[in-house]
Amino acid sequence: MSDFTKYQALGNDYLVIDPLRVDFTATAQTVRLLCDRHLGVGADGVLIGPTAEPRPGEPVGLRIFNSDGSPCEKSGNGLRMFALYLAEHYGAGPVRPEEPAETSVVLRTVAGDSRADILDFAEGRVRVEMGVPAFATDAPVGLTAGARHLDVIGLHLGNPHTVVPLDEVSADLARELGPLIAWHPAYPEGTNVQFLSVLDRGTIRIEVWERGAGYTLASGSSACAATAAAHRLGLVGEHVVVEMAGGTMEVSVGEQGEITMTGTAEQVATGDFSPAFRARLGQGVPA
Ligand SMILES: N[C@@H](CCC[C@H](N)C(=O)O)C(=O)O
Repeated sequence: MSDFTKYQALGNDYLVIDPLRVDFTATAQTVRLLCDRHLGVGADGVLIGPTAEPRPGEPVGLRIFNSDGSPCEKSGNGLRMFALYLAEHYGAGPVRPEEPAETSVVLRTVAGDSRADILDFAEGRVRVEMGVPAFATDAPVGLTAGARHLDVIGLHLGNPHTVVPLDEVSADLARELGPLIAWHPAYPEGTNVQFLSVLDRGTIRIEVWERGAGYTLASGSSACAATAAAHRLGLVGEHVVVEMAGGTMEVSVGEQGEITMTGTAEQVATGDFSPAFRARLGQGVPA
């Protein structure tokens, strides 16, 4: 059994560490070192799970960390990756990779339960029910970031998001304004930030600045938050393709406002920590 398994979803990458199979204590320090792209393995975050032996029909727990070592409540891409991890490593327990069309599992994070269905195991295509967003206000509110006065929409989808609708968006803009908004005094717990441009009623483009991870090529919960905000503003219909720097994802808004996302994820690598790195992680070297 490897120490870690690395996944990516549209360029948003996470390491899965399985506490049932690997002795690893997650702290802000160990997660930061693991995610460091120069000193560690490198990732936007870490998924620690399953937190208990998976049992058929029961939710499977996981803990999620950002690359800066902070814990986070939810990650849309992370949930898709973790559903694949369970299918690949626990097979016929909670999920059944031999019957991909029927493979499903309920994933439990501190944000609650999310049902994940593996629609196509070979393609890594997974659908996740992300819940109903809670909007902070009915209409956009003004926010000053640097020299810019912006109208933003705040919402919670298990984790916090702030959507900034604009005519055009770019990675440079996200890198410039993202950190100012993510840690703006208006958001004491920080926020993930989506710069949103509506291309037509079925397509949006977003650039993402993640709380705890910075600029990322894609974010599942961000895609859902931006779609929910655009839908609330009446700018898009119920089914939306979300374009991000790392690729596209589909997001749907249900009759009660419930958000469902569908997208791909893939395993990139498995690996073992060297004894020296394990010692630097402070985890001790296995005998
Ligand atoms: N990449 C994620 C979002 C991860 C959580 C976020 N950085 C937070 O602190 O809430 C996704 O795919 O949703």
